Amino acid sequence: MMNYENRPSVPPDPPAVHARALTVVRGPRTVLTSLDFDIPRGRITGLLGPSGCGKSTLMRAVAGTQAKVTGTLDVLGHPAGSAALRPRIGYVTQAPSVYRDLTARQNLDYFATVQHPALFRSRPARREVVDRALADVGLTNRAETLAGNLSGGQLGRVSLAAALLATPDLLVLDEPTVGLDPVLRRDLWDLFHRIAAERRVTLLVSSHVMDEAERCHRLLLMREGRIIADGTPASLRERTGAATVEDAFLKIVDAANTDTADATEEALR
Ligand SMILES: Nc1ncnc2c1ncn2[C@@H]1O[C@H](COP(=O)(O)OP(=O)(O)OP(=O)(O)O)[C@@H](O)[C@H]1O
Repeated sequence: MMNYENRPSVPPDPPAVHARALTVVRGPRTVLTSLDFDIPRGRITGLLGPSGCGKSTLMRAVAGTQAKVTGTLDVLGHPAGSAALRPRIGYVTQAPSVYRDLTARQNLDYFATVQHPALFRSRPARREVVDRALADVGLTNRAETLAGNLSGGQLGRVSLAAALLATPDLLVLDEPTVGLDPVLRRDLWDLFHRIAAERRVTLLVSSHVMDEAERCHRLLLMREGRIIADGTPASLRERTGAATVEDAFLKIVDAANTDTADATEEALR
């Protein structure tokens, strides 16, 4: 019989993202304050918190587009922003970057040509990858529509399709489901799970909608530029005795406020 106890231990994969004392200053403000976290590979990590808490800033730092970042921030084994990371990260911002005078297909054909010239040199190779990306995001029947005539949610999905062209190792998606109806939201989350499971892609997905938390493998809960909790949805619910992640978040916020009030009272004594 196989003795699993004596199998040589396999070292765990290094995290996709490793941050220590990560701090970001924007204008006169420190918007991320000394964050410590790891993002595991091949999993979906949700970045949740209220509007303005710093989710986009954290994603920009991971994608390497944020200035004034201090502390340690390693992405796929390289310092964030390294040139070597460029082809390995798909980053989709909240503002879709799509040419409105081109069709959805022409946009993707263009991005495949300019962003991955070595990968998709031949027209048939581009056609295949563009067809797959359009199908991934449920836009096959809108392929020949001018982007200017697509809805906001459809434009966002063209941007997402562009990020999926070259099968990145890390996908950073800033609020990808904003403005989508429940069916499309569910379909996109199914796609994220397929990408993580079948293509071994790591996903970092932000949302301020707490019901999306349950769809993530792990969560980073943020508030006012700090990470206030880090764990699986189940572990956060168990730890706080809450029925939902939203209630867990509220309990953690209340506990943090009480701690701060206690510390302030203590200091004033
Ligand atoms: N260019 C800037 N200069 C100074 N402060 C900024 C700048 N851009 C953003 N901020 C501030 O940084 C903080 C974090 O912003 P960020 O966009 O990262 O939050 P967020 O959690 O992504 O919000 P939302 O969910 O609304 O997109 C906010 O308080 C915002 O006002």
